[in-house]
Amino acid sequence: MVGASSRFIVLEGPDGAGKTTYVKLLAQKLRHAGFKVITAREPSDGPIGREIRRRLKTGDTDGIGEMFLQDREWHMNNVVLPALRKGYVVVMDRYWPSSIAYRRFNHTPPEKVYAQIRKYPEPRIIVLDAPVEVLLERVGRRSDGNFFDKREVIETVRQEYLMLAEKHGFPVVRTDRWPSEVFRDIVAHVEVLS
Ligand SMILES: Nc1ncnc2c1ncn2[C@@H]1O[C@H](COP(=O)(O)OP(=O)(O)O)[C@@H](O)[C@H]1O
Ligand SMILES: Cc1cn([C@H]2C[C@H](O)[C@@H](COP(=O)(O)OP(=O)(O)O)O2)c(=O)[nH]c1=O
Repeated sequence: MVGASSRFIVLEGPDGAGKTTYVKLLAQKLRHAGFKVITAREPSDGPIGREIRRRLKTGDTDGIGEMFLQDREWHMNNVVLPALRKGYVVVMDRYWPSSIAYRRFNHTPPEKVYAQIRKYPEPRIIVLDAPVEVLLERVGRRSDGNFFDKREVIETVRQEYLMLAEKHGFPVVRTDRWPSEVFRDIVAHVEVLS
């Protein structure tokens, strides 16, 4: 990797962990603190990311592993790196740990994932976590679920995230608590706010 960037912040975790919720709150807090901020997500809102989202809805996942990598390339070069260069803080929903945690289901070769991210700055990655029953209850409330929103996937992926956190030293924040407590703990891991 080309060095760490404290202005590049990633929230990770299984579906239903709270990434979307806390990406928004964190971006708000950073803006109030005077930073220029963009929020971003993977799969991205670019052409490949939109196609991935469409396929995740229909369950047509053949060849999707390569598409996650192509989308990451597009998104980093067209959205994330230009924003970091202009001095923005980037708060992102998912990054390479998603490729690894879901690898049994998305068919993305881990060696390709690691080879690709070496080119990019290393973000602050925070893993959000909750018990499987809580995650299932939360995704079950959604009308816009996807192909991976099922017990077998969520159980496996949650364990993968906990192993990744252990291996790489990512902080893990439990989200089956009051949102204000969860948010305080997330903020404590964001260097630019300390
Ligand atoms: N601390 C919390 N307590 C209770 N519900 C929460 C908490 N954090 C998030 N939620 C709820 O859980 C659901 C899933 O959160 P979301 O941010 O969409 O997760 P993700 O983006 O990780 O799939 C949402 O309905 C959200 O309002
Ligand atoms: C970024 C990425 C996501 N995924 C999976 C994880 C999620 O289940 C899915 C993306 O959907 P998700 O983040 O849940 O999007 P939304 O909340 O908008 O529905 O793609 C991978 O398998 N590999 C990856 O590299």
